[in-house]
Amino acid sequence: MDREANLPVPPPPPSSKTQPRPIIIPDTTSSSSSSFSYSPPDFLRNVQAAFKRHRPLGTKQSSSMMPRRTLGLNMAPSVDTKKSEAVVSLSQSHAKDPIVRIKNAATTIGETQEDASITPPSIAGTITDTFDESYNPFDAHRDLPKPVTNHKENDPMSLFHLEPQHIEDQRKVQISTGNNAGSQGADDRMATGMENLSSHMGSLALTEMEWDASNRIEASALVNNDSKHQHFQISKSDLSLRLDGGVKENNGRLAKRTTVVQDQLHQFKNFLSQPATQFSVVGSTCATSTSIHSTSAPMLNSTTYCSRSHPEGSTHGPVEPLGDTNINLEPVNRGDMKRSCSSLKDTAGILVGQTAIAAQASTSVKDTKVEVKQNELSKEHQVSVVKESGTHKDPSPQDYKSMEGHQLVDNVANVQSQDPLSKNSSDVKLETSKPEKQEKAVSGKGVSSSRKRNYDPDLFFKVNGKLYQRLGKIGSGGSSEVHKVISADCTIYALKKIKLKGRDYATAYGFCQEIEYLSKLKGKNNIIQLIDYEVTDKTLLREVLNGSMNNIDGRVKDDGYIYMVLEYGEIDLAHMLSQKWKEMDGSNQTIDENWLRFYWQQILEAVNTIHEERVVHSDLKPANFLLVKGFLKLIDFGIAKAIMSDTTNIQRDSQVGTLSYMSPEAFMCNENDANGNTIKCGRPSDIWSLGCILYQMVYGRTPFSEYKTFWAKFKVITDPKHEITFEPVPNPWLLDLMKKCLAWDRNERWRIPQLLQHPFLVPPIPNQPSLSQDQSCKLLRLLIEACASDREASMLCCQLNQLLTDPVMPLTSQLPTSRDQQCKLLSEMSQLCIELQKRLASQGD
Ligand SMILES: Nc1ncnc2c1ncn2[C@@H]1O[C@H](COP(=O)(O)OP(=O)(O)OP(=O)(O)O)[C@@H](O)[C@H]1O
Repeated sequence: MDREANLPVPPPPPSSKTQPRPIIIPDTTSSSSSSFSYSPPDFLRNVQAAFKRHRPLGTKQSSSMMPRRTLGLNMAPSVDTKKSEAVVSLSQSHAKDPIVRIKNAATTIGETQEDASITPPSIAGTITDTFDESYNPFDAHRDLPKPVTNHKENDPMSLFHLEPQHIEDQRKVQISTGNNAGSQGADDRMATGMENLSSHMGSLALTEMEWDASNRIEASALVNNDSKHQHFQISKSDLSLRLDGGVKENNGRLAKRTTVVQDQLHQFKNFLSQPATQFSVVGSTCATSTSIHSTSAPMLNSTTYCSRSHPEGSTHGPVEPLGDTNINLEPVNRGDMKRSCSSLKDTAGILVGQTAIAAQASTSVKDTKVEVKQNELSKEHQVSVVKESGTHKDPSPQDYKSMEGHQLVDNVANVQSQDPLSKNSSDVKLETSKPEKQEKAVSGKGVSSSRKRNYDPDLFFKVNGKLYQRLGKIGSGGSSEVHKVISADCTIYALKKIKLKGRDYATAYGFCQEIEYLSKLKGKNNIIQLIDYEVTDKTLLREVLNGSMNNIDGRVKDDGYIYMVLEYGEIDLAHMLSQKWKEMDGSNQTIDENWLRFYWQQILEAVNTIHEERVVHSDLKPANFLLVKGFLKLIDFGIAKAIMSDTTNIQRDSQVGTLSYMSPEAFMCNENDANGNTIKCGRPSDIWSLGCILYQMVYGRTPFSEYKTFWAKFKVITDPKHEITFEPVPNPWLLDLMKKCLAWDRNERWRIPQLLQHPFLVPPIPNQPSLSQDQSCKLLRLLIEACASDREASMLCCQLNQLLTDPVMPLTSQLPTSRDQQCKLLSEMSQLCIELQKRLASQGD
C-alpha cells in the first residue's frame, strides 16, 4: 500500500534552499499539553488539517522544505500473507519443465507462514535429482534415460549413444573458447572443423544404425578436465571414446570408424589448439554431447550454465562482438554449418545472461536443498554440465567477483539438452529450468541490458558493486519492496528497494533519511542492521547526508532507486501475534503473561534505544518488529524523525504512521490545541503506538478496531473524551500498563524507562519490606490497607510508593538533579495523588 495513495498532496513547503542538518542537543523542554474539543467546524478543520501538514519547524525546520510525510491507511493489524517462506518454489517457464524447489535450510525457522514469492528456477538444465549441498552438476546426467545397450567400460565408443532417429537433424555442436584473440578466424576454422566432425558423427550414427538398428544409442562425448565423471579429455595424446553396444562383430567396423573420428578430432583439436576450448556435439538425445577443453584455457573456471537453442528459423538478437569468444553451434545439419557458426555468437551472448543464472543455481546449492520434480521423465532429457574445474564446487566469492568483473563469458561451460521427441527435430530443445524472466533477459532488450550490466537484473541485485541473488520477495511496504537475498559469502539478507521514480524530491529525501537513521543506529542490537546501501541518485544521497536540500522543486531521476541491504528477519511480530491467536482460537485461554513480558520488554528496549538517540519512529506497529535470531528488532525508519534542537517534540509536514496505531497528536500534528499551543509529535506519540501494540497483544485487536473507516477512527482517536474499552484481564498491572501508554494527554503517558520498571514487568514482591516497613511511606501504607478491596486504588498507592521509594528517572541518561527532572517527578507524584484522590472520592465510604 502506498502511503501516499489516498492522501491529498500537502501544500508546497516553505521555500528555502537549504535544510540544516538536524542538530541533536539535549532535551530541555517539553511541549505544551494539548486538549481541545470538536465542534463540527472544528472537526472539519481538523480533518482537513490531517491531510495537509505543514512544516513550520522551529529554527531548523522553518528554513527549508522538508520531506513529505505520508500516511499508511493500514487499519487492521498488519498481517501480510505474502511474506517469504523458506521454500522458494521455482516455477518453470515451460509447462513440461520440472519444478525445482529450492529450500533454504538456513532460513527455515519461523518462516512457515510466509508465502514465498517465486524465484525462477535456474538450475542448469533439467535436473531430475533431489540434491543437497553435495549436489554436483556433473552428476546431472546420472538420471538420464539409460541407454538400452550395455556400456563397455573400456570400449572407446561407449560414450556414443546414437539415437537412430533424428540423428541427422538433431545434432548440435557447441564450441566455446576462452580466448577472444582471433575469434572471427576461429569461427571460420571451427565451422570447418565442426563440419568435418559433424560429418563423421553422422557417419558414425549411420554405422551405429547399421550395427544395431533397434538399439537406442546415445552419443555422448564429454571432454573435460573432470575425470570423476564420464568425461574424457582430449589433449594431445588423450582421447578416449567409448562405445555402447555389445555386438562384437561390429566392433571392427566401428573401431575403424572411431579411428577416423579420432583422427578428425585430433585434427580439429589441433585446429583449436589455441585456447579455444569447449565444444559439444548434441546428437539425437540429450546426452549426446561432446565437450572439449583445451588445457590451455586458464580463463575457464567453473561456471556452469544451461545453453539454449533457438527454434529453427528463429531470429536471434543482435550479435555483439564477443570479447571472449564463446561459440555455440546451433543444431547442425550437414552443410549448414555456416548458419550454425553465426548462431554461436548469439548463443555466446546468451551465455552472458545465463552464466549469471547458472551461478544462481549453483550458488543456491550451497545453502539450499533442492527438490526437483520432473515431468515426463522419459521425454525430458538431461543437461550435461561441463565444468572446467575437476570437481563441482559452489560458486565462490571469486565467481561472483568474476561476474562482477565482467568475465562472465570466460566462465561459461556448456550444457545442452535435447528432446528427442521434439516436433521440430532441429529445434534442440533445452529443458532449462529458466523462467520467462530469464528468457526475457536473453532476448531483445533483456539481452542488451544484461550484457550491459553483466548480470541478470531479474535474478540479482547489485549494491555498491556487490551482487546479491534474489531468493524471493518477502513483502512490500507502502513505498518499497523487500526481497530475501543471498550474498556472495552465502549470507541471507533482506534487500529493501525503494523506487523513487515519480516521487518529488522531498518525499525521496524522506525515504533516503532512513539510511541516515539506520547508520546512526548501527551497532545497536535491537535495531535492524544496515549492511550496505546504494542510492542511485547520488545528489539526493549527498544532500541527505549533508542535511541540505537544494532541489526543492525537482523530481528524482526517472530510474532512481534506494537499495538497502539489511539484516534478515525471520518473522515479524504481526505474524507472530496472528499465529499466537490462531493457536488460542476457540480456547478460553488468555495470553500467556510471560510470553507477553518477554516480547514487551524487548519492544520497549528497542524503542528506548532510538529514543535515547533522539529519534522518533512514528510508525510503530507489530509489522515493524522483526524476530532476528529469537529477538525482536525494530525496522522501517522510513518516516522516522530526529528530535531537533531545543524541543523533545517534532513537527511534521504531514501525518505519519499507520492509522490503527496513530496517536491523537499524530492526527493533529502542527495544529493548535485549545490553548493555542502547537500540537507536536514526539516520543509520547511512539508510546501511544506501543500502547496500541500492547493492547493488541493482550486482546488480539487494536483499541479502535471497531471503527472501520478513516473518518470514524480519526474522530474517535482525536476525541479526548473518548474512553477506550479495556476488558478485564487477570493481572491488574497489565491493565494499568496499557492505560499508562494510552493516556490521551501525551504528557500523562509514561516514558520508556518508567515503563521498563512498571510493576507488570517488575512485579512487586509480596510483603516487600518497602511496602510494609520503614522504607515505605506510612501514609501510603495506611491508604493501601484502607483500600485493599479497591484494586485500582491499591495500584495507584503502589505506584506512588514506588515513585517515592525508588523513582525511575523519566530519562535515565539525565541526572535527577536537574530542575526539569525534579519537576517531572513531582508532576508524576501529584498526578498519581490526584488520581488516587479521585478514585477514593468516587468510591464514597
Ligand atoms: N530486514 C528485514 N528482514 C525481513 N523482512 C523484512 C525486513 N525489512 C522489511 N521486511 C519485511 O518487509 C515489509 C516491508 O518493509 P518495510 O516496513 O521496511 O517497508 P515500508 O515500505 O517502509 O513499509 P511500511 O508500509 O510498513 O511503512 C515488512 O513488514 C517486513 O515484513
